[in-house]
Amino acid sequence: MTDEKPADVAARAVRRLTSAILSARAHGAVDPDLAAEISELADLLDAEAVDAVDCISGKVGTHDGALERSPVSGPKNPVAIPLRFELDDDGNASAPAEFPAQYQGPAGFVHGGVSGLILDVAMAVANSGSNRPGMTAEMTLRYLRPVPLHREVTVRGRHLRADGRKMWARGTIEVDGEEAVVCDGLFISKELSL
Ligand SMILES: CCCCCCCCCCCC(=O)SCCNC(=O)CCNC(=O)[C@H](O)C(C)(C)COP(=O)(O)OP(=O)(O)OC[C@H]1O[C@@H](n2cnc3c(N)ncnc32)[C@H](O)[C@@H]1OP(=O)(O)O
Repeated sequence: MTDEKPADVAARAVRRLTSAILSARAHGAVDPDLAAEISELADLLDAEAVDAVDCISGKVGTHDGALERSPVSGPKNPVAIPLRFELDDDGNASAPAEFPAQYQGPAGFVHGGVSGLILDVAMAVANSGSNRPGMTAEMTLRYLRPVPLHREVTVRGRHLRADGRKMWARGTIEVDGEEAVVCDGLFISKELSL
């Protein structure tokens, strides 16, 4: 028996579906009956969905619930890998990551925008781990080498310093221990009302 929640199980299945639809063997060609079956399942779930605005405004669930729906680390979000960040004693965040086909940019490699998305969250997690949560104001990305799909890489986030409401952080994606993408971010602390 697993204690995995049904929504997490469903999200994981949708991730696999997405990857399978895009897989080289399928070449994008899906059996029409199967496609109809998948659409029917989507209709069924859609009929059960609560109002989308309530969902994102936090009326449904909690802030923790919002993290569970994160497009990077949310187990309930089929778009997420999902990454599981760990914090060390200094508040540095790290997570292993293996990107499947749906994150492809250049053939065989991760899309640069996806790397930016991942690093934004890695830095945000590190800022939060240092008790300095904030909103992203600016990000500068340097792409040093391509990040391969289907291979384990390491994502890191580090809070660097703070000055008043401003915080600086750095995020990296490492391939075989070498920096492939480096992101410098400026974050601004802000009270958010949902
Ligand atoms: C385990 C837990 C995990 C937790 C994990 C959580 C993960 C999810 C989080 C992911 C992160 C995101 O995606 S966040 C979403 C993406 N970001 C956003 O939507 C932000 C949208 N922008 C804004 O809301 C706003 O522009 C802010 C908050 C950035 C700043 O507006 P403000 O609050 O009015 O502040 P303002 O007075 O203008 O500026 C304050 C100071 O910052 C400076 N400043 C402001 N913006 C900039 C800028 N772009 N570049 C340089 N400097 C800037 C100003 O010059 C000023 O400096 P001085 O004059 O004082 O020197």
